Amino acid sequence: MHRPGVHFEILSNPEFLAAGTAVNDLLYPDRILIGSAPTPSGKRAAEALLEVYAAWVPRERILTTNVWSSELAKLVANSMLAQRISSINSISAVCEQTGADVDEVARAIGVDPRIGNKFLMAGIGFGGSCFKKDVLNLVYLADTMGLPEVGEYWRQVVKMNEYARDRFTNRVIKCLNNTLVGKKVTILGYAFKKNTSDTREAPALEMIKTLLEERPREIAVFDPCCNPFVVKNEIKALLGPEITASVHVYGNAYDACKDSTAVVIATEFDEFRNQPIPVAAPKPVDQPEPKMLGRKPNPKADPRPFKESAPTENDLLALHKHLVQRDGQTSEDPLDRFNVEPDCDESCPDCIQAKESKETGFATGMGSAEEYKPKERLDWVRIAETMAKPRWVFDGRGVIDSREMVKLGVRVESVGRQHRF
Ligand SMILES: NC(=O)c1ccc[n+]([C@@H]2O[C@H](COP(=O)([O-])OP(=O)(O)OC[C@H]3O[C@@H](n4cnc5c(N)ncnc54)[C@H](O)[C@@H]3O)[C@@H](O)[C@H]2O)c1
Ligand SMILES: O=c1ccn([C@@H]2O[C@H](COP(=O)(O)OP(=O)(O)O[C@H]3O[C@H](CO)[C@@H](O)[C@H](O)[C@H]3O)[C@@H](O)[C@H]2O)c(=O)[nH]1
Repeated sequence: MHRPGVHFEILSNPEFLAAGTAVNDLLYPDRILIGSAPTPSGKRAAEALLEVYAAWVPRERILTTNVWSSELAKLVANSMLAQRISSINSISAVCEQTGADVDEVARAIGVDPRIGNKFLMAGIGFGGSCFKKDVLNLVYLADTMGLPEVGEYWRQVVKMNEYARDRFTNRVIKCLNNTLVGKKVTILGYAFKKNTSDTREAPALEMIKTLLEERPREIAVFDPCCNPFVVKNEIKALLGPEITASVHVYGNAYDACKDSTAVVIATEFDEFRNQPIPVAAPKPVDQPEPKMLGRKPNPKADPRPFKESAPTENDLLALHKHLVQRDGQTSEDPLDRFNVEPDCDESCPDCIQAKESKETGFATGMGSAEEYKPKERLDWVRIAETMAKPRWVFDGRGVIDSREMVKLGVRVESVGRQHRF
């Protein structure tokens, strides 16, 4: 629409949600960032957007900055997180040479509050649609603004990420006597992180590509969240139909691992862990319920009594979060805001998969329409029994207790670790 003379402002309002926790991150953000021009009308525009967020976000969590600060903060937040992962992954290589254990190193440095303990899990590197893109965006900015040393510093974060993944893939090949000919190798986990079906920039794809160059009998893939049809089509589209003829995507882990010489864990799904599910410690009897921290609800705490005489929407959401943990409380929409989704058409891959799952009895977890529900852990005894000798598990995500696996006659290779637990 042409509206000559209408004044408008451009705001920057980057989103910090992560895949798999999007709704929670939206409802309870750590911060909201609004960048505007430093002019009176720019500030008025920022204030108008701030009012929208103030409906559910405490004001002290809404930061206003200039536009460049806001845009750059998004790139820097992702780049710093990615850099931590690359840093700990570089250290995992040193650990393997020296006999240090990367988890022990991470724990020891993470207790220093200046460093913190998050994003220090060593493995085959970060995937996802954001980290690589945003680091390279920062590199581009630095390079084009005449700051090549800055660009090179951040470029190294991406290089180290690729090194971590390729180093581990080459280890698989080396351990299998430098040849995969005639062997079946299973990839457990195809999504870029657990509890999502998002496969963008997932390290698994590049690993599969490298493994295929060694002409294995079969590459088997299983992911508890991804639809096998979608994964198969994606691999075919990205790597080409001929080279991927030996790739098979399964709807259950046991078929995927049967007759495999090597199982490679590429995503940190809890389902792949070989330790019992931790039992929650019983609540001490005479201790009061912990109070909520700010307005970010702690689902363990009952938010009642509410501060105001009438509960706010945030109070209701917090109460809902608390109550859904109990049996019989299954409402997904405590504020009655969601619209019913229209039915899918017949070609919907998730509906086809759901129908097949019912027929075969094998559920692969969620289709995109269903909320993710944690499932049982894999029965590694059953898997080990059906693997081909020598049985190998390559733990690219630090989810396996190698001591337990050795009892099953399985050799374990992990990233920078002696024993995981
Ligand atoms: N995925 C994340 O974790 C994440 C985190 C923070 C911010 N974001 C931002 O949120 C937005 C969505 O992220 P996503 O991961 O869902 O991306 P996505 O690529 O999965 O989805 C984007 C959707 O927008 C549609 N689209 C693109 N251009 C369009 C246009 N001109 N008109 C109408 N539709 C259009 C695409 O078809 C697609 O369905 C992006 O701007 C992204 O940068 C995503
Ligand atoms: O210690 C760790 C933590 C994560 N990862 C990997 O890092 C990747 C990214 O994980 P995560 O950051 O949880 O997922 P994203 O959904 O990509 O979220 C990031 O990217 C979003 C899009 O920009 C931002 O909004 C989020 O704040 C930011 O965390 C995944 O492959 C993880 O397996 C590790 O290898 N080690």
